[in-house]
Amino acid sequence: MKPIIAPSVLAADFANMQRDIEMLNRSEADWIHCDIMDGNFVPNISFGLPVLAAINRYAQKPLDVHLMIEKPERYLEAFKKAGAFLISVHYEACHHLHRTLQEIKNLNCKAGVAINPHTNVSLLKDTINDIDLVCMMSVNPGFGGQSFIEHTYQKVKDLKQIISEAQADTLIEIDGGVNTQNAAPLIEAGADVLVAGSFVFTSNDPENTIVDLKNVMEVGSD
Ligand SMILES: O=C(CO)[C@H](O)[C@H](O)COP(=O)(O)O
Ligand SMILES: [Co+2]
Repeated sequence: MKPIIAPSVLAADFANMQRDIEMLNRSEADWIHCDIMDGNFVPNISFGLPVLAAINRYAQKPLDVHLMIEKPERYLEAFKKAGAFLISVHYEACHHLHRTLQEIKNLNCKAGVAINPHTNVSLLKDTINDIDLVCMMSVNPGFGGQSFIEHTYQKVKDLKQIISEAQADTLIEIDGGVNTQNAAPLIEAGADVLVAGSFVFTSNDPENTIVDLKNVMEVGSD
């Protein structure tokens, strides 16, 4: 499988969201990563359902929705209705993760589990066959533009081992501080999907930066 790039609109210009989504439609982006923050699970508030629905009106690519909210099970159906193709809930925010994953799948969405940097991948062993994607945080969630945590490489390798031992087809997504320096080694370590927010949107030519990222990701997958 070719590696997937999912630019995060957290770093887009919220006053020009239509323009930025149309740029992503033209670009080589595969998915559009949407960061939902509730000011409770994480110390920041981003945007919620009406904004996601507005993004969905223009987006021609699947919406990869990363819920950084407490008790995400309350809003799964609403996020599906607003356009989510994949919903990731945080391991740390779910009391009944297995049930929540089934609820996401029953909505015909792909089911993702996001894990904070402090969460050991071994905790996913008992649910790995029910998880379509693990969103591995390579920064502490809540803000864009932070530095990549180097320990992530080892976590990717450990998770890859768990996935292959379980003969699961779970994808590994890396979220936070991704750039053209770490993209190839992340793919080499076993990542399938890379999220990139500020690296794309603060560059002079975001569309071309997505091409640059895709090129180095393909080198990593050789
Ligand atoms: O989930 C997130 C933050 O909690 C974002 O997806 C992530 O930080 C991407 O932004 P950047 O590439 O700027 O680090
Ligand atoms: Co995210």
